[in-house]
Amino acid sequence: MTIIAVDGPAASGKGTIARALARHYGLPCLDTGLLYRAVGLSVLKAGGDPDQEADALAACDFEDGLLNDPALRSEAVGSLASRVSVHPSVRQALVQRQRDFATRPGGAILDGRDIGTVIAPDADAKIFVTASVHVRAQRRYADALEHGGHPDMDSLIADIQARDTRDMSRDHAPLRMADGADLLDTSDLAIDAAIQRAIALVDAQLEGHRKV
Ligand SMILES: Nc1ncnc2c1ncn2[C@@H]1O[C@H](COP(=O)(O)OP(=O)(O)OP(=O)(O)O)[C@@H](O)[C@H]1O
Ligand SMILES: Nc1ccn([C@@H]2O[C@H](COP(=O)(O)O)[C@@H](O)[C@H]2O)c(=O)n1
Repeated sequence: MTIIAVDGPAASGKGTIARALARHYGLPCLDTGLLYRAVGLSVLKAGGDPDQEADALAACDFEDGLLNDPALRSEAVGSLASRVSVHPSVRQALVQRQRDFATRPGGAILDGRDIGTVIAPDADAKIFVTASVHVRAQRRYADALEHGGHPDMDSLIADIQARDTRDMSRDHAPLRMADGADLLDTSDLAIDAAIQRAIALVDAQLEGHRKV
């Protein structure tokens, strides 16, 4: 069983890298941010307050079908996800589902904020993907344009900075590089180059594990 943990801030490219690693190693992949996004969107639909722990906890009981809702992908839902994810009971409610996925018999790849630190601290390989705030905002800008939106660069930068601050400063499972993780800064790397670098880092970590 091989578990690969991919963590990093918003729009760093961790999902792109996790999916590419999943194809390369033939493993299933879980985007754990979608779980928090589903909770955020459910609170909104129920007319609750994402900053109230009881409202957010009640929303953890969402229907699985919600995970396929394209509305989850918006920046607004990303911010809601970041707000509900500060509540310890919300994090606890989502832990088992992630650990069950991580410990599938054949192994798995998970991407998120706390995979290498909390969900799978004993993962066989850990990557922390990052990129500068400006580069990440440019990626969101390009995404929005491609989907017919009218993005504003200053708002995107402000949203990303607010999300980074909230994700890194919360008391429970804050975003940080896990012990044993390799840093992969994709600021100056095209997607293919970032993927090749990630594969090289994971191969080296898996090789190191085998020697132990
Ligand atoms: N190295 C790269 N160079 C250029 N664009 C990239 C790179 N990596 C990813 N992208 C693009 O940036 C956007 C965000 O990437 P991705 O969704 O993988 O990030 P993420 O960290 O998973 O985001 P989030 O978790 O906040 O949803 C996508 O449009 C993706 O194609
Ligand atoms: N393991 C995780 C994954 C996500 N979050 C929170 O959800 C927000 C949205 O995540 P995306 O990866 O889809 O951008 C994110 O900003 C985090 O607040 C988390 O706490 N733990």
